[in-house]
Amino acid sequence: MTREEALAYHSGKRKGKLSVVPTKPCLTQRDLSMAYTPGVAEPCREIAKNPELVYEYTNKGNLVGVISNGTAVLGLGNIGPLAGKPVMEGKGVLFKRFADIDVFDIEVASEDPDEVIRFCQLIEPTLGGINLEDIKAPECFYIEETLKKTLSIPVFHDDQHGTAIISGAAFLNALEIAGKRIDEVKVVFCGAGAAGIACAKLYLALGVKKENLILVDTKGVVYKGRTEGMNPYKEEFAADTDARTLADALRGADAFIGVSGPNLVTPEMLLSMAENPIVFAMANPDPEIPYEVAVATRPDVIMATGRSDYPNQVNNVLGFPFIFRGALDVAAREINEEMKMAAVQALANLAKEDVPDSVIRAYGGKPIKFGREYLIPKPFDYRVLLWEAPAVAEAAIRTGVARKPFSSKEDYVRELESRLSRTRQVMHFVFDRAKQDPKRIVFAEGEHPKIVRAAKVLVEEGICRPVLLGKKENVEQLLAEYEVPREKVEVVDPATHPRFEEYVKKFHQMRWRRGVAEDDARKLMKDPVYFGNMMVHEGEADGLISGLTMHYPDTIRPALQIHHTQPGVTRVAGVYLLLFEDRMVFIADTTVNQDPTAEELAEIAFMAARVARNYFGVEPRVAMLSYSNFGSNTDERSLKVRKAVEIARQRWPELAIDGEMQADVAVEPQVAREIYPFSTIQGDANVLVCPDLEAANIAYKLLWRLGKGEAIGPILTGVNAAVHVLQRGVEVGDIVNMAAMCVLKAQRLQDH
Ligand SMILES: NC(=O)C1=CN([C@@H]2O[C@H](COP(=O)(O)OP(=O)(O)OC[C@H]3O[C@@H](n4cnc5c(N)ncnc54)[C@H](OP(=O)(O)O)[C@@H]3O)[C@@H](O)[C@H]2O)C=CC1
Ligand SMILES: CC(=O)C(=O)O
Ligand SMILES: [Mg+2]
Repeated sequence: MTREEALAYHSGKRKGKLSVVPTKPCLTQRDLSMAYTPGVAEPCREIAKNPELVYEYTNKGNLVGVISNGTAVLGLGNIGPLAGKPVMEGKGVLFKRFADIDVFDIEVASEDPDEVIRFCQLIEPTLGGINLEDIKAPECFYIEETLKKTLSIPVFHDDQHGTAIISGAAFLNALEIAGKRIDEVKVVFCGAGAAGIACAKLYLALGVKKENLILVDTKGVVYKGRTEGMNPYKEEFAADTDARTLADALRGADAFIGVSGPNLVTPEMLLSMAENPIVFAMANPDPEIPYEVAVATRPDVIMATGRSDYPNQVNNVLGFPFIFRGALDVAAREINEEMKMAAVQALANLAKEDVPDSVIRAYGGKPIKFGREYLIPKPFDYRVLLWEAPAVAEAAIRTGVARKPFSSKEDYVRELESRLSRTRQVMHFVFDRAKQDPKRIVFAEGEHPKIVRAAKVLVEEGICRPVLLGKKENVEQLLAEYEVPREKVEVVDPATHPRFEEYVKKFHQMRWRRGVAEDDARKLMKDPVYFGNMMVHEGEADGLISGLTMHYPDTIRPALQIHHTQPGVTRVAGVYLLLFEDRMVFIADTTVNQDPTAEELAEIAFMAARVARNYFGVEPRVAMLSYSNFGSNTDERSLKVRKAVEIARQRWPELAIDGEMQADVAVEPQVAREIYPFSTIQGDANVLVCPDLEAANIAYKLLWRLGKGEAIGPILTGVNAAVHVLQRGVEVGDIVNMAAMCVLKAQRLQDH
């Protein structure tokens, strides 16, 4: 990134990084009278009667003020409120991006702590919380302490506690990697300001001994008896030591915690530290020692910086969005020590969990595993929200500061998930039903790490009992590597399976009139997809998942040869579910039938409707799409679709279906109401059946990419067994989703 690029990023047509977006429609006269006068008077009257209702009728509960006077902006020093504004806007971006919290960045033109306090007190009605930012020490301590005492919304000085929490979590993990005990290590803090003092306090609470802790500032070591540049906050940590300089303090030290300024640690100082030295050089944007210099000087260093372009970004971005999310969601009156400690533990523990593919991809695709280069979760790891916010909220409830405690942590995590992804919200419906009666699902590609990682999630969630096909030693090795609970997974090697020959014979008998000799059958049965399908056929497993490393047709073919299609249908088809902010639609057939006949199209409509109802609990309303509306064209292609509607109505009279119709008539109520009032579908279609594969494929891809939808699928329907096919190369999460759907089908084959 160059200076020019950074400046261009902040400028552009729309200046800066934030904007205000209305959350209610304001298009019509009626909208206007609701958004503004006279309608707006109603919530005003309600809040006047009951102030708590401000959380119901305004955005207060999700609005944080990022407030700064610009006296300690990053490591740039006192550059003033105006120059600090890009940082405050940046914090707003992160609040929104990571935790869906809205922010007003508020820069205050005063260095007088009492004025800043008074200002915050006066704007309390606007805000759900206050994030103090980049206010220098020692004034920041007085400001925060006073506001905490006088306001009834959470107040949190990010540079103090955010930094302390994140570095505390990374410190616990670094000690584990260094093999050192917290009550024995010598820790040097460089910087005795907002971040330094707060880190020192938290490290003591974590178990560092006060006598093993030394603070250094611009005047050198903060020692007992020093008078120059002191304040009561530093005094508390004044050390009984002969060390006077940073170099003195670092000699033999186990850890360096830098929250001061650029380039203060020399290679010589680093060389004088104990073995496996922990170096958190967190000054921004330039650390106390450059990353490259540190790792070149000490190969055994356990190194972190505050920046995103090196391993181990120890930065308060991992804290403030999630801590406020948890605090706001339970309407916490404050953010107390227990809540901070809960955040430390959540982050430290999460770093030891398997990292999802989406996170690995966001960070360049290299494997990420707990160790020297991965002490702490990555900011783009969506799980940080799901771990940290609930931990904080739970601690708020436990300590009695939550005004709106949740009744179930599980439900709260779900609510958070739906903020992150509509797919997760929808899939929970599927997961819940799968868990009620988990089935044995065989995975043809059991030697693939993604399958093993999916198996881990599946057993931990109780969705199914995975049966992994593959060479025993290969699968066992992966199971051990990913720490999958071994007793909950079966491993089957087709080559040594006692029923292998029996399967060969049975398959031979199924296919001998299709030219399959016994030897051919034996060869095919060595293919785990054929073998897995036979296991399902023979009741040794309830369902099958395959396709991660194969072409789609190669995985469907064995399933059809062994299980055929379901009674009443002659085809299989693929259905995609597309999720938008306020709507979901199923599109078919996106994967199998190139140019279906009217009969086939009717079957596709029926099967897609069944997917909607039986997997996702959506009452299907089917639109049969074309480029004409109800006979406006009479060519072969329009007629085919119209005939399909007639067939479907005859065969499945209970199905809400109409057509042929154009896509806008299917999804836009106004068009249908005005021109086609007779139609069963009044712009409320949720199952869209396209006339052929080309149309379906183009439609779903355009909707997905341009409509900013999320996609689940393709969901295979029509096979007379619980068999589901993965798209090549999909992620662990997609495998888990498909396996859950497979369980549902195995539970009630006839319904899916
Ligand atoms: N990675 C992260 O998440 C975060 C990083 N930081 C970084 O920490 C640094 C300090 O921020 P903050 O605590 O808010 O600021 P403050 O102004 O409150 O404190 C700065 C401290 O650093 C000391 N200091 C400055 N220069 C030197 C030096 N050359 N040698 C020794 N000590 C020095 C100051 O000493 P004195 O007391 O003598 O003036 C003071 O104690 C910044 O670089 C900031 O970017 C801060 C928050 C989060
Ligand atoms: C990260 C941050 O808040 C700082 O450097 O000040
Ligand atoms: Mg800051």
